[in-house]
Amino acid sequence: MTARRTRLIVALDTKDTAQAIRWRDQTALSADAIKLGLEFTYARGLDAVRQVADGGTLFLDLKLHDIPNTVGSAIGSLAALRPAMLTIHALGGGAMIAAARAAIDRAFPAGARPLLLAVTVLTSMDQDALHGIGIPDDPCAEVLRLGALAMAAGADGLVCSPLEIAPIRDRLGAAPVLVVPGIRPAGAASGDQKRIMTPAEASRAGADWIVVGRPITQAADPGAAAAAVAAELAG
Ligand SMILES: O=c1ccn([C@@H]2O[C@H](COP(=O)(O)O)[C@@H](O)[C@H]2O)c(=O)[nH]1
Repeated sequence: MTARRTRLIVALDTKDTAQAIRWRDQTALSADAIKLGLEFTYARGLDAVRQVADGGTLFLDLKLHDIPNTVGSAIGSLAALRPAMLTIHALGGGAMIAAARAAIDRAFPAGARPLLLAVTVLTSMDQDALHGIGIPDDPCAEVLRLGALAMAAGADGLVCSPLEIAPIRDRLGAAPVLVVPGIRPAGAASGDQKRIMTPAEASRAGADWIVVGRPITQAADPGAAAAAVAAELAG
């Protein structure tokens, strides 16, 4: 059996195209992919996303969540960017996820289809936050419930916190591609993230990809910070 290698996605969360390109270049030797999300895309638009991605591996994290027809049509509008991964919210439900699956299969050529990733429970949410929106389960139970629903509706993988990796593998096996934010190297500030682990812990737990933003981009030397995370994953 070949060991799974955990790969690093660097989240380029900024409104500034030049800054995003600088971080992309500073971390290029260590990162396997870049992530562009709501902050950058709303500020700069899809042409700038294409410019920053520059043909590299792009995780386009727009977390689509709307009625099935709208989500399917929106995915069609993203096809020209050729992302490697796209996100939707699992809370949109089975019909929305199935519409996203169908749109990917329709709008992207075979061999160039992005992974459809369902965001389960945001890594910034703890049990109190879930209770606050009327969900009685603890985060892990809710991730498992939404994860099973999303995979049954056609998702390729899940976005979850590192704490849920092992329970997902137990329940859903090796098939879901697990993309894992909520990563904090030892000593790094957690900020708004609630369900966290270090890169090495997430890798040992079985993450396929980890997503790291501020611990790299806000470091004095983003290139060195990315190299340190990559070294943890390799070690
Ligand atoms: O549940 C989720 C889903 C997505 N994210 C995104 O990952 C990065 C994490 O950035 P840090 O600076 O390392 O906290 C960010 O772009 C989020 O939008 C997430 O954190 N949790």
